[in-house]
Amino acid sequence: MTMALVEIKHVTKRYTKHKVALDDVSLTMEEGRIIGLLGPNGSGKTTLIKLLAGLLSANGGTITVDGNAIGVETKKVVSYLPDVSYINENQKISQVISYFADFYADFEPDRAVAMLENLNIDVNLKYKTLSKGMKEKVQLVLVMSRRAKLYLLDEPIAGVDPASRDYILKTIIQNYDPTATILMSTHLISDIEHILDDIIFINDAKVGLVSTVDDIRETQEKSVDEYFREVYRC
Ligand SMILES: Nc1ncnc2c1ncn2[C@@H]1O[C@H](COP(=O)(O)OP(=O)(O)OP(=O)(O)O)[C@@H](O)[C@H]1O
Repeated sequence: MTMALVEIKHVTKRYTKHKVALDDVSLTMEEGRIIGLLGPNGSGKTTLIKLLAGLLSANGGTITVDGNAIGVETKKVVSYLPDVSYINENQKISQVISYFADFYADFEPDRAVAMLENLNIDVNLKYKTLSKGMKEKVQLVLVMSRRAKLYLLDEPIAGVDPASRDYILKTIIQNYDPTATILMSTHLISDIEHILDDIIFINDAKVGLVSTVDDIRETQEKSVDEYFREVYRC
């Protein structure tokens, strides 16, 4: 039986008096799902991810991950890829790996090294000498090398060249624990939809649609990408 890993109930997030980024959002995410978080620019995707990562607090409502309110316990089981880099540029990749191993009890350095090898990235390179796309790959590998229950990936492959996107996604999927859940925000729906189980669509701070990818394909007789281009023009 699948279990709810994430429960979001009536969450509102305001940045200012007049700027509501999430408006009375309620969602449930189950274990073992790969979920696409879709929506136009400014709809609230990053805000939702940051609330789950514990970087922002909600103005109202409740969020639990694995039965705990967001805090120290949830941070132990959540692995977060932000939309901006946070890595010390002067370190070699191998040093960044050691840093992660010291910092996170659930980080598996061997898994990171194997994935990077698979992606033809030499761990002896200095991080600052990598191209933008290579840096994205390294960050994604690091985040996915934790044994987390929930992975939060904010635009994970936006800078990766189209030919490598599928390869990196497959590398990640093959290496992660299938009982964990991945929530990833993306505008690259057509590149990612084949690995997704579910989609959550946010529009103008509200949940517009929650569905399995199969349901969209069956009921609409279209790909998720075609459906969203048509209905929401994003
Ligand atoms: N620090 C902030 N202060 C004020 N408003 C903010 C702040 N961060 C985000 N917002 C606003 O909140 C809304 C939601 O932003 P958010 O970054 O969550 O959107 P998004 O769906 O991730 O967008 P994108 O697809 O462009 O990354 C936007 O209107 C944005 O301008």
